[in-house]
Amino acid sequence: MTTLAQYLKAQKTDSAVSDVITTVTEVGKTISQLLRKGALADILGEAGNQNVQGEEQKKLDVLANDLLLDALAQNKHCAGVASEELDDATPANADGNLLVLFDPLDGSSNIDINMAVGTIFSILPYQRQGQTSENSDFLQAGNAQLAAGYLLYGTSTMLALTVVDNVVMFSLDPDSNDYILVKDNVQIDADTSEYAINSSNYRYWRAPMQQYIDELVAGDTGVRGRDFNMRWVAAMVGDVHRILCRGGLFTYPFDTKYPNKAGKLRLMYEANPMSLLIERAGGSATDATHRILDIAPTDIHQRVPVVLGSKNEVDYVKDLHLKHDNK
Ligand SMILES: O=P(O)(O)OC[C@H]1O[C@](O)(COP(=O)(O)O)[C@@H](O)[C@@H]1O
Ligand SMILES: [Mg+2]
Ligand SMILES: [Mg+2]
Repeated sequence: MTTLAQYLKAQKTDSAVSDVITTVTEVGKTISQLLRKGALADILGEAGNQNVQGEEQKKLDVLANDLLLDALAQNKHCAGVASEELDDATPANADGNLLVLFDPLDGSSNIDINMAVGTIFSILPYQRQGQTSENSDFLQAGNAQLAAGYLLYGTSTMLALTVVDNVVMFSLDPDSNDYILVKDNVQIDADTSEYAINSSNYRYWRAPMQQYIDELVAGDTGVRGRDFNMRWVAAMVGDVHRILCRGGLFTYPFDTKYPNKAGKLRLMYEANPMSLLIERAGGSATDATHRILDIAPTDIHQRVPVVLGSKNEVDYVKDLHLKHDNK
């Protein structure tokens, strides 16, 4: 049996990175306990305010954000945090050498119905040690991430993590309250027959995405010559977890539903950490045509279309888009 602490030590993980991962995952234990209490704790329902992106905040969005913020502010290695729920990045300890980014509660619409939610995090290097961190310090491409992961609060609480070059999974043992390694070297098959998309947005998608989904729905009567299955957790963390477990394709594509948003998901808090996990597990992650980890961010709250998962399927979507765009 290997605990998270033993794993990080055995991997010779940089001590600062290891310390920050420990802080985030300890907060994850608290969030997990609150979720287990559910309606018996005062965590359900609306917080009564909106975040910087104009989204209604749930009580648990705010609570999870504050727990992470408070814990990381006390971590000497953390020079600053950026969160989906904060207008601007918050400076922490100027002498720290790491920046931490997170989606404190992913899948907010699942909170009140007792369905899976999660916490997604990303760790970047901090280049200006000794000075107060600012938003611009966080504007680094995803390929600069030193570590990334998520906590999935499902029927059990799990942690997926990448610190070196592979992806590992831990299960939170309710008896010992330790994260125990349950899957080493997670790998995603290149081919899949399962996809995840919110089809209610069909009319807002670009033509190549509509064509792609039409082909999957046609199944063995269409050009793909085989049937596909569809799943949608409504929490990216749940859909990505399924893909790490059994392959698949997940997309929240570009749509014109809200013309000022290029898709729904956030590059820094959702797309980048998930893309690092997916790539390190042998999958691919694109915005339909370009690798997500190569995108140079211009805004900490930037949104990006996401197509990720089994490599051959992600490439298939990319080809459809390139063919359409080069017509
Ligand atoms: O409600 P929709 O349109 O199906 O969107 C679901 C998607 O939105 C998200 O919930 C966005 O994340 P937040 O809950 O952190 O805002 C994703 O996790 C999920 O994939
Ligand atoms: Mg989210
Ligand atoms: Mg969120």
